[in-house]
Amino acid sequence: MATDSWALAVDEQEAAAESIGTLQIKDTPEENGTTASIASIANTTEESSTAAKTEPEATAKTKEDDEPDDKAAQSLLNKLIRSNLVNTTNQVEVLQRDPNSPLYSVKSFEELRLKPQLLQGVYALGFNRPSKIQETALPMMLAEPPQNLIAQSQSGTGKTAAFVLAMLSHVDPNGKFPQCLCVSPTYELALQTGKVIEQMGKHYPEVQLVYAIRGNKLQRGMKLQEQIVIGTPGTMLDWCLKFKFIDPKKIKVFVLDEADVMIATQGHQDQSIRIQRALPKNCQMLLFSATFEESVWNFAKRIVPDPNIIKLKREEETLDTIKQYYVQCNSKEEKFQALCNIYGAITIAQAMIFCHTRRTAGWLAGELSREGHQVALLSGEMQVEQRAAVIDRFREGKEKVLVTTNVCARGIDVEQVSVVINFDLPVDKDGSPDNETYLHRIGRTGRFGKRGLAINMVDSKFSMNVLHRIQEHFNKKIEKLDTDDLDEIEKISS
Ligand SMILES: Nc1ncnc2c1ncn2[C@@H]1O[C@H](COP(=O)(O)OP(=O)(O)OP(=O)(O)O)[C@@H](O)[C@H]1O
Repeated sequence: MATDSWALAVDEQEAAAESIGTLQIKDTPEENGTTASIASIANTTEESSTAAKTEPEATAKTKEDDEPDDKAAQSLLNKLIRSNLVNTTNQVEVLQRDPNSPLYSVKSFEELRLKPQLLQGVYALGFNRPSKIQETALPMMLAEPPQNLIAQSQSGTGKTAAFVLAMLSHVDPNGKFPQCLCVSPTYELALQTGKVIEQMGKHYPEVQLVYAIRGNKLQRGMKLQEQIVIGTPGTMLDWCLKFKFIDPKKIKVFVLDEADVMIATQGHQDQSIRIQRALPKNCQMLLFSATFEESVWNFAKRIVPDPNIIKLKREEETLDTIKQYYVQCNSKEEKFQALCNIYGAITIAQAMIFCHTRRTAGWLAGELSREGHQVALLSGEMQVEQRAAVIDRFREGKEKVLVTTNVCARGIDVEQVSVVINFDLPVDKDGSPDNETYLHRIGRTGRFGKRGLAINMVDSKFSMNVLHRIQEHFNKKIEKLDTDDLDEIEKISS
């Protein structure tokens, strides 16, 4: 299967998934086959496997970093490994379409006057109170007349749960036709969101859900009876305009999820805009994104007329509580030896080790396990579900060392890790220091401001230069560590 085009890969997967029929809200969502479907198609989210082999290590990022599928795979991985809300103490920023209308925010789900079946669904999911973004977004989304919304906050802050609740609230259960459309960038992400709809709507069986994904073939001429349709833009567009399974003029709520991932995929942007144009003027338009760069913003403005805008800043990471060291070596073998010396001198509960290429990561993981370490390896060859399983095991402490490339680990927070080792320093495509990745690898947010230890391995003039520039950028001294001196190593752990 082609891995260089996410769009092509999705088309192929969707075509292959003939077995998925109309999925409906059930009491036991696990039994409807969605999980199996995800597992069987996950290997298309891989990084390019050839790039890493040909480029010199620690000079430039490999092509795999730029693959458009990376964002979709990362997003799916985040969803698979997340069991909790990401809490943040930052305030939400709100820009209202009508600044004179009062701004409501709620501190409890009861205040929203949800249908009892939905409140039951919310509590069954274990939600006690709205998350930060939900406090402001939910009253806006549930207001009458409906208000349009563009919302941005990092992954895991409760966006999906918010729009799912809004869709379920706006549905008229007696109307047996599609009333809400939700567009997701990929097949797998659509299935994940579908699961949340199924769970939250568990006590509301009159409302039904159908997946607009290519493997789900419907008979020509049929009209859908399900009130909520979730799917990828291509199939959704066909179902609306080509096959007319859906009458777009009857849609009350249109949700565009993961806009930043969406625009990274060729064709999705245009398809989404074409769906949006077929909807009635008074349809509520909701758009969500984890990031908000210029391109996302331009897209958002085309999809959502007269929007209210909610933004929640990411919790800032800092290096203030981190002790940073570097070790000077001449080769990767020497770096490995230095690592062994560190392990011999101090007790490291759990460590994450970052390598530049998956080849180095594989080699290092092998060497470390030969030394008797319990090592987990996160590698680009793995399916997304396998990666999620590796991270879960590491989080549970089943392995003590996680060796990974940056592509695999981007965006993943393992809070209990106190030692981070940059076996290779992070650099961007041009070989310049990647300060943002450095900060994200070793930094801590204020709330989890535990002390940490970062050890950087330097093996050439080039990497020494990268180290100096990182040091200058953060204006924080990175101390030299002599790994042949046991006493000195012991000191760093105190
Ligand atoms: N009010 C809440 N209380 C407790 N847990 C919640 C609440 N809202 C959502 N969650 C849980 O927090 C996790 C993240 O929520 P959700 O998936 O809605 O976030 P998100 O911002 O959409 O993330 P992503 O962009 O990755 O989809 C999920 O496990 C979800 O069940």
